[in-house]
Amino acid sequence: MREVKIAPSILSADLRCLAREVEAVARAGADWIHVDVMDGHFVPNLTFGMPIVAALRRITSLPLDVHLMIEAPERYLEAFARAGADRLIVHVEACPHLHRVIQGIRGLGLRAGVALNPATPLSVLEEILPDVDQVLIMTVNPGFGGQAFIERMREKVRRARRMIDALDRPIELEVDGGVGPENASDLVEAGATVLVAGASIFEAPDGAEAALRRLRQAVENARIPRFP
Ligand SMILES: O=C(CO)[C@H](O)[C@H](O)COP(=O)(O)O
Ligand SMILES: [Fe+2]
Repeated sequence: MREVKIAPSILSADLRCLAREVEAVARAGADWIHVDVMDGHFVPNLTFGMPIVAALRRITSLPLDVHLMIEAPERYLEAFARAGADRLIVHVEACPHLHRVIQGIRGLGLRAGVALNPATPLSVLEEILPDVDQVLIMTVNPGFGGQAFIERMREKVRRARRMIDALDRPIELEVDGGVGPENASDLVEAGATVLVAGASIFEAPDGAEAALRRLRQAVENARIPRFP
């Protein structure tokens, strides 16, 4: 049975009390913390950098899943590693020398992931899949939290799962954008092993802990094929 991880995205957390927000989701059973780094070039928004990753590192022992929505990410790999990132995800659209970047991340001792925008075909994975630890399928256009899930991405996740299963090594399949209790079971059944959720957790009217437990329940309700 595949193990499914829930990764709350701090993009939607109340930054006035980030430590408390992270503690709440950790208490409710979060597996990873997802950090959205945006540069105002690759995506039309600016968010966090290394200092926030370093601060998170001091307040949690959960793995930090750092999603780099930046141009030329190779400039910052070492700095994010030093700040305490565990997993670094780069966009294929931002990396003409993707293999070199992935090798760079793994050379730093971190897990390396590749992210694909909704309009980027899965065929770009063909030559890089054997070298990555993680594939992130964007299920909204990157740049902002709280957007609506693009329904067609469910089928893309299913196809990505088939590509991964054809290889002989464990690769996480992460979905990011518009994920909540209403679509989590379907996504897990389609083959996702990591669910990123920002607004559905941190903006839930009954609080982040209750929201995370709802999401976990939805994951548990999924009918995951036993093999593989
Ligand atoms: O990468 C992202 C946006 O580019 C975020 O991780 C994603 O949007 C999560 O937020 P939400 O669950 O609110 O959609
Ligand atoms: Fe993200």
